[in-house]
Amino acid sequence: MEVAQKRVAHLPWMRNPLDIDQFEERPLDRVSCLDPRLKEALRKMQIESLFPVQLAVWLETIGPGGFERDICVNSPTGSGKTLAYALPIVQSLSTRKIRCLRALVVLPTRDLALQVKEVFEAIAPAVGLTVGSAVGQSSIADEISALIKRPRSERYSSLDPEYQAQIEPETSVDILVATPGRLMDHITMTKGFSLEHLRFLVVDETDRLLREAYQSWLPTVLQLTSSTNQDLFSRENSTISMPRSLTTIRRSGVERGFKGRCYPRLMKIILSATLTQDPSKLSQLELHHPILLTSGMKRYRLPEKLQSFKLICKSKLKPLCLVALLEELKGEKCIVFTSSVESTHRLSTLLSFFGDLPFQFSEYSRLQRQSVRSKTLKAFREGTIQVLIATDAMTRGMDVEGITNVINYDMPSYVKTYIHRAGRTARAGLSGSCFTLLRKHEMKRFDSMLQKAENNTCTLRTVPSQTINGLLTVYSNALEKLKEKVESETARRKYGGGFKSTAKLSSRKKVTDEGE
Ligand SMILES: Nc1ncnc2c1ncn2[C@@H]1O[C@H](COP(=O)(O)OP(=O)(O)OP(=O)(O)O)[C@@H](O)[C@H]1O
Repeated sequence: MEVAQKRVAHLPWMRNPLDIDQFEERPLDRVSCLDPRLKEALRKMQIESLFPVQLAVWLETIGPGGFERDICVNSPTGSGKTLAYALPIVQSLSTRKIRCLRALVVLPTRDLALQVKEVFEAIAPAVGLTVGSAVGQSSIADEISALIKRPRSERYSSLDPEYQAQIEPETSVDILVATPGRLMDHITMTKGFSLEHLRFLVVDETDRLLREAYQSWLPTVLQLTSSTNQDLFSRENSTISMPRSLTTIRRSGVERGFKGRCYPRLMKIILSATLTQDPSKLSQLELHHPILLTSGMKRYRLPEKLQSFKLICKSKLKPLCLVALLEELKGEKCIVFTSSVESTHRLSTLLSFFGDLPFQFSEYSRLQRQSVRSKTLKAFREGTIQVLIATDAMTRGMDVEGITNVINYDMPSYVKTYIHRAGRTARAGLSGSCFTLLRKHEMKRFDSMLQKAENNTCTLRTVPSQTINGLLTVYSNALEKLKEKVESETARRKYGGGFKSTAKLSSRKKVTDEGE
C-alpha cells in the first residue's frame, strides 16, 4: 500500500494546517451562534447540516477564531467551499445598519460568479442584506444602475439644497460578486463605486486568479482598502499607477479594532481545491497571520466517492470510443472535456454528423457568445441537454446538479486540471465517475500525474469492439462532412463573416480556454 507522502510547504504557516477531516458534518441546530433567520434560509435550500469545511471555517470566524486571522482553505471539489465563506460573511454583516459595500467576492469567470451570487442571494436577504454582481452580464450602464444609488434625500433633509446636490452617489449593495475585469471597470470609471468600507475580501479559485494579473485588480483592491497613513504614503510611491479619481481614503468609523489599530482590518478568505503553496504568489495577497485549513495529507485530493477509469484507444478511433462510451452511459448527465476551443468545436461538429445519437449534446466554450453559453448551461442544468462538450471554461467550480460522469476526451496536462475537471461530478458526498481516453504513449504520464493526488486508483475500462465496428461507416461519412464544414467556415471568415470559427482560431495558438 502506498504511504501518502507529505510534501513540506515552504511557508511556515502552511506546515501545520488545521485538518478539516477532524470535523464532522454538524446539524444546523447544533451550530453555535447561527442566526435563526439564516437557519431557516438554509433549510429552504434543503440544507440541514454544515459540511466539515463549513464548520471549520465557521469556528475560525464566527466561533472562537473570531476572524482574527486570514483564512486559506484547501479542500476537495464539491466539499461546499462557497457556503463555507458565504455563511460567516452574511452572519457578520447581519447587524449592519447602513447599506454600503462590505464584502467583495472575486471569481475568475462570469458563470462561476453568477453561480456564487445565487448562493449569497439564497441567504443574504433573510438578514436584510443585498447582493450585486459586476460580471459583465449586462451593459455597464445597467450594472451601474443596479449597484449605485443616490443617498436617500431624507437622510440629508436638514442640509442646504446646494450641499445636498453635491452628495456623491454610493454603492447600494452590501455584497458584491465580481470578475476581475468588470471590477476594475467599476473601480476606475464608476462614480460612487467605493471600497472604502470593505471588510471582507474573498478570492475564490485563488490559484487561478493569481495566475494572471487581470489588470492588477488585486494590488488595486489592496491599496484602496489599506487603512494606515503608512499605506497612504506608500500609495504615493507605488509602482501601480492609480487613476486620478481613486483617492478614496479608508476612513470608516471604528467597527472592530484589531490589536490596537483603530481601522477595521480587511479580512481575507482564499480558497481552492488546489490551493497554491507558492510563496511569491501568496505574498501578493498580503495575508494577515494566515491559517491554512486543509483536508488530506497530500496537496490534492479527489472526492471520496469518485471512481476513475482509463480507456486506451488509438487516436483515429477516439471519437468512436467516446460515442460507444456515451451510449453505454445511457443519457446520464455528462461533461466531455477537450483540450482547446478548436477541439471542442470540431468534436461537437463531428458528433452532429453522426445522425441519431441516443443523447442530446451541445458545445460550450468561449468561442461562443456569452448569451449562447448561458442558454446552453441552462439547458444542461435543466436536463434537456445531457452531454456537454466543453473546454476548460467548465473546469473550475461549476456546480450542475446530477452530473454523474466526466469524460476527459483529451488527457489533461496537469493534475490540477484533472482534479477540477473530475470534480464536476461526485459533489456534496455523491458518487460519480471520471473516464480518461488515453493513447498508449500517454499512459505513463497519466499514471504518474494521478499519483500526485490522494484516492488515485484508476481502473482500466473498455468499450465493446462490436459497437465501435458498427459505427465505422457513419464515422467515415461524418468525417467527410466535417471536412466540408471546416472549409466553409474558413471561406466565411475569409469573406468577412462575423462568426468566430475554428478556422479563425486555427490561425492562432491553441486556445485552452480557462478563466476570463
Ligand atoms: N451543508 C450542505 N448540505 C448539503 N448540500 C450542500 C451543503 N453545502 C453545499 N452543498 C452543496 O454541495 C455542492 C457543492 O458545493 P460548492 O459548489 O460550494 O463546492 P466547492 O467546494 O466550492 O467545489 P469546487 O471546488 O468545485 O468549486 C453544491 O451543490 C451545494 O449546494
